[in-house]
Amino acid sequence: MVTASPTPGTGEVVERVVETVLPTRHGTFRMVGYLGYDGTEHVALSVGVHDDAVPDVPPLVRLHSECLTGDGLGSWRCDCGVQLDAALARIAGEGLGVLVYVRGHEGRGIGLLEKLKAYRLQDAGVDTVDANLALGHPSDARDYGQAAAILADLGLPRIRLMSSNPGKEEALAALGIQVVERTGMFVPEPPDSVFYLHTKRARMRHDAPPEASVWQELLDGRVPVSASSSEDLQLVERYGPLVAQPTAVVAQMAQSLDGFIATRSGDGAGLSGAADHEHLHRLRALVDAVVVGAGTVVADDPQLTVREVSGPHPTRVVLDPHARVPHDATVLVEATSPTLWLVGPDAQVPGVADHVTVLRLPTTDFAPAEVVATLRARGLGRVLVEGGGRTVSRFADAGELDRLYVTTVPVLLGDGVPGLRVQPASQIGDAPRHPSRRFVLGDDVCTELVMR
Ligand SMILES: Nc1nc2c(ncn2[C@@H]2O[C@H](COP(=O)(O)OP(=O)(O)OP(=O)(O)O)[C@@H](O)[C@H]2O)c(=O)[nH]1
Ligand SMILES: [Zn+2]
Repeated sequence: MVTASPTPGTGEVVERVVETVLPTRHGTFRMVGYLGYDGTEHVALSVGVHDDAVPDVPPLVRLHSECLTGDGLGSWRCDCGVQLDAALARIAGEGLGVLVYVRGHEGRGIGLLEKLKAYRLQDAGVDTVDANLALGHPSDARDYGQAAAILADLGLPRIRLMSSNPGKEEALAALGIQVVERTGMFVPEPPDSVFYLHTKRARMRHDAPPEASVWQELLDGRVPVSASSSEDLQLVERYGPLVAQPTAVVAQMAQSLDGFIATRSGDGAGLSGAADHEHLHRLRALVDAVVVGAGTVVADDPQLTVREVSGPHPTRVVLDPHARVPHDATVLVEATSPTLWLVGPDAQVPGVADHVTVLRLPTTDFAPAEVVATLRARGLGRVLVEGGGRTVSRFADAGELDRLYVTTVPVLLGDGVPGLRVQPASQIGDAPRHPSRRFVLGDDVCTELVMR
């Protein structure tokens, strides 16, 4: 049970002494200085917290325990400094919150020099809990009374706490502060802190970071070294090679067994099945830009966003030498993600929405290499060419594709909008044989060709 003793004679646990502002690299904070009944000095850095108004939503709060070595000296024995930075950045980003820098908490309340003695024991292999105990201290000697009194003084009886330590939440609740939500403070772990963080989780009830899902790791640009389920293994095998290529041009086409992407009337919706759809959305999520020809926008009015899986939307790129896509096309009016509208030198372009950038190319050829170079110059390294048949075929013929995924759907259309139509080979032996793999996607089969 945490207790707080009031200042003799005043009944106050802390006294508000001074108020100023603190400009930082994260933004400018209101800074209030407090004096505890025992002479301890604290500061509260806040954004969006005013004496005369109670915030509508409980603010983000970080009670940051003083750590000279981590916060001030850049120590890698603990994650305090990284957490301090992350908390200030998050508060500034939300525009509503407080970081109480709690003095007197150094070394989990045992003081700086005692913490250094604990470090010395840890150098010899003792863990952080046993080191405290060996020195005659509790594993955690912190008192939250003054921190709770500061929150009460700021008019914040209900808060969202940023902490991985359930003990902090319990201590605040016992002091009358209602924690409506607690979110772990997960930051990149400094290399020398691994054993310390492991001990906090194993022996001090600290939350462990959520295990990154295999898909999230791929989205973050890492190829997981292991996978625990067959679904995860499939994701690693399917998309790992692409993730390992930060600059790559890939294309995806779904076509009937006889090579069409739509019927004569242009009906192509629902050709391939749900698994192929999911595969397409995974590719979109993994690339920086998705490229389509103007014909595809005219025929299908696609959104080109990621909806079937989690992941960021790519930049949408429309190749439109004569600016013929309708001005109310989804990619031009819906600001879900940026759109690059590539047009020729003489194309008439109307005024566009903020999310649309018009890029004028010097000729109407739109050579694939020129398109790729234009995107690279804008930092769009991984590119998916998604349609239609002519656009994908031009990229293939130009030798600009690193990977080509062709999903064949077990249906015969007889005639219609052609899918892939590359330059003809006169002899079988002249047709390049690229390394290939196959994935079964429900009733459909996707063949991946490694083109270069
Ligand atoms: N006694 C002791 N204190 C330590 C050690 N390493 C860090 N500290 C102190 O621990 C305090 C921070 O506590 P942590 O356990 O890292 O985290 P927490 O504040 O409980 O939890 P979070 O809110 O998630 O950060 C700081 O005051 C540090 O000085 C150590 O090995 N021994
Ligand atoms: Zn620390």
